[in-house]
Amino acid sequence: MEQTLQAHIQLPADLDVKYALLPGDPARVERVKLLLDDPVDLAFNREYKSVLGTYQGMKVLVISSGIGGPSTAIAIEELTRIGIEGIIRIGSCGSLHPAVHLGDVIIATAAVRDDGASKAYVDSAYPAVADLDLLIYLRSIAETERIPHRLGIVRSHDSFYTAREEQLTAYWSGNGIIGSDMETATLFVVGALRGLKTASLLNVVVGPDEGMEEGVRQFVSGEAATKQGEQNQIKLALSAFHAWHQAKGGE
Ligand SMILES: O=P(O)(O)O[C@H]1O[C@H](CO)[C@@H](O)[C@H]1O
Ligand SMILES: O=c1cc[nH]c(=O)[nH]1
Repeated sequence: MEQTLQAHIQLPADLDVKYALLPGDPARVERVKLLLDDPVDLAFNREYKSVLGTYQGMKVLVISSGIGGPSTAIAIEELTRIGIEGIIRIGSCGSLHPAVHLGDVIIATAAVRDDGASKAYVDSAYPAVADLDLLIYLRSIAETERIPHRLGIVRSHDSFYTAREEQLTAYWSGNGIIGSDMETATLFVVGALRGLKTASLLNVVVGPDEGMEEGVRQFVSGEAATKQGEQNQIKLALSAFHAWHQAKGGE
């Protein structure tokens, strides 16, 4: 009998895969693909491009979320329905901290919920936090592999071009927030509500004293430090999933 596909991600429920990497950009899926064994293209519907492969014998799915909370929440819901148990976002972000530089990987411990999607699910008093087991694996691997990184709280936002962006960045930076992206808060909240383990690794593509627009433009054109940061975040995410997989006895 033909398998019913999830409405948006267009994937069936019999892939038998538990771990998903979630970049925002569909183009990043292609770059993850180069690091996997036996990659197979699955689907590309709207912003959701997916590839299935293996990493050190462990099956892993890569699927893009598109930009922002709503499309991310849809991806999380449909991934849960096909049996995914852990999601690590491999995103890009801006630095809000003077010592967090281009190409550093932020390991988000929690996120300020300035997104709209997570509020559609649950009261804002509910925290947006990463899974502790994944955080422990990620920190240990980043240290061992000497990947430039920093753990801390990020802010997820819904706007990019309002007149208040600089003011908002200064406010949150002044309150100890180290980076900003657009999906981490949604991932942490919706993932927790659905019983998933989630983490978010953010490659810094906008430096602490740089404008958002210019940083993102440089990243897209292949700036060297941010290219390396992307490789680092992908390898870190794959290694953390592998460590978790091994801890479960390879099941
Ligand atoms: O590079 P990705 O993963 O899309 O992440 C960041 O880039 C986009 C904005 O340029 C937003 O999605 C933001 O969170
Ligand atoms: O502040 C920033 C910079 C890059 N990307 C984002 O989503 N936010």
